[in-house]
Amino acid sequence: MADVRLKGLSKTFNKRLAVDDLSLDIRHGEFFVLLGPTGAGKTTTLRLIAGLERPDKGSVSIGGRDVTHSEPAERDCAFVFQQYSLYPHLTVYDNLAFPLKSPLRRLSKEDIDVRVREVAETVHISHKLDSKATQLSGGEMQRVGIGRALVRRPNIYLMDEPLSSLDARLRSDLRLELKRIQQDTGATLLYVTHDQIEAMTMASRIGILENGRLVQCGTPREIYENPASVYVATRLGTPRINLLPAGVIPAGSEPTGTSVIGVRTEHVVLGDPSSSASKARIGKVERLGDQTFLHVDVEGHKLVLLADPHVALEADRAVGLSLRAPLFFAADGARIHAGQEARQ
Ligand SMILES: Nc1ncnc2c1ncn2[C@@H]1O[C@H](COP(=O)(O)OP(=O)(O)OP(=O)(O)O)[C@@H](O)[C@H]1O
Repeated sequence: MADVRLKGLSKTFNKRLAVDDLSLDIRHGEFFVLLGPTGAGKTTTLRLIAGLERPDKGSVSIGGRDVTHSEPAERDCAFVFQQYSLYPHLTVYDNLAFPLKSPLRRLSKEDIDVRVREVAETVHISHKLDSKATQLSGGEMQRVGIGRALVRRPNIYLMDEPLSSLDARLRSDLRLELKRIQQDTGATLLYVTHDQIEAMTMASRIGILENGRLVQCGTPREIYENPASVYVATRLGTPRINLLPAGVIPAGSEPTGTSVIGVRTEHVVLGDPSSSASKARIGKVERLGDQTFLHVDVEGHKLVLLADPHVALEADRAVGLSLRAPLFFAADGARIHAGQEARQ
């Protein structure tokens, strides 16, 4: 396993910067998630690391070796794609064994057998080793796809939204499995997604991409609690952070230059209308089964908050609303910390 170092990496397609001066260190044994919306440059970053694209500027090092101009095979990265790319006519066993059969590897049949069975165990597919790939469910196919990457023990695993084509239940099962596999094997893993739950649940660290630029890097908790901008704050959290113009609800000591206040559920205290900072009205109570969203109208603005499903809240009720340590942002979207002023 190896660490990965990207320095000033840029890539342009048709005069559009897909990756813009990206520098990043991924540590040995880390589960690093690149999170960003569609077109942010996630796949291009992975392809630059794998050697499937050449950068216009910058460098890529893997395990301390500059591989910017090396061929993909010399970089020894295993790629797992969104769509499982199995050989349909082969059995699960042969699909797993395939990457080990290269003459360059010079592995004996016995060694291959041990390795295939070990990996099959890791991805919980041992019971299907003799089935043809076409006889598997989507989740099983993706597990074989992941197994096929694991079997090689490469320098680094690159995963491009490998769970996005699966249904919700399978996605959540495989999220846990991937995290377990990564922890058990100590693999260095770079995973790209636009799914904040995948990022929050699996990442050791998250990097947030905006138009090809890496705008913040940190643990899931750091990114959630301490976003550097409105853009980053809106990437994580369900329901999404509420953004209110400054002054709508008294927020205590607003730093000079505050233009927008970011309000998540944990920043709100609902109480008696007479003893709260603002008067509000409950709009819709949206029950989603495992979560209840509370829509609250305050001074002509709507907030969506997470509610305790056990508390009886009915629509159209008047409530009081106060803020507790919300997030402050300047007009350009940059975060302003309490006690600090906006950059001019
Ligand atoms: N081969 C290419 N030729 C031209 N433009 C490309 C090519 N590959 C990517 N792009 C452009 O580069 C930008 C970044 O694309 P990229 O696929 O890296 O984004 P992404 O974050 O992975 O998005 P998604 O989540 O939709 O896969 C986009 O504007 C895309 O259209």
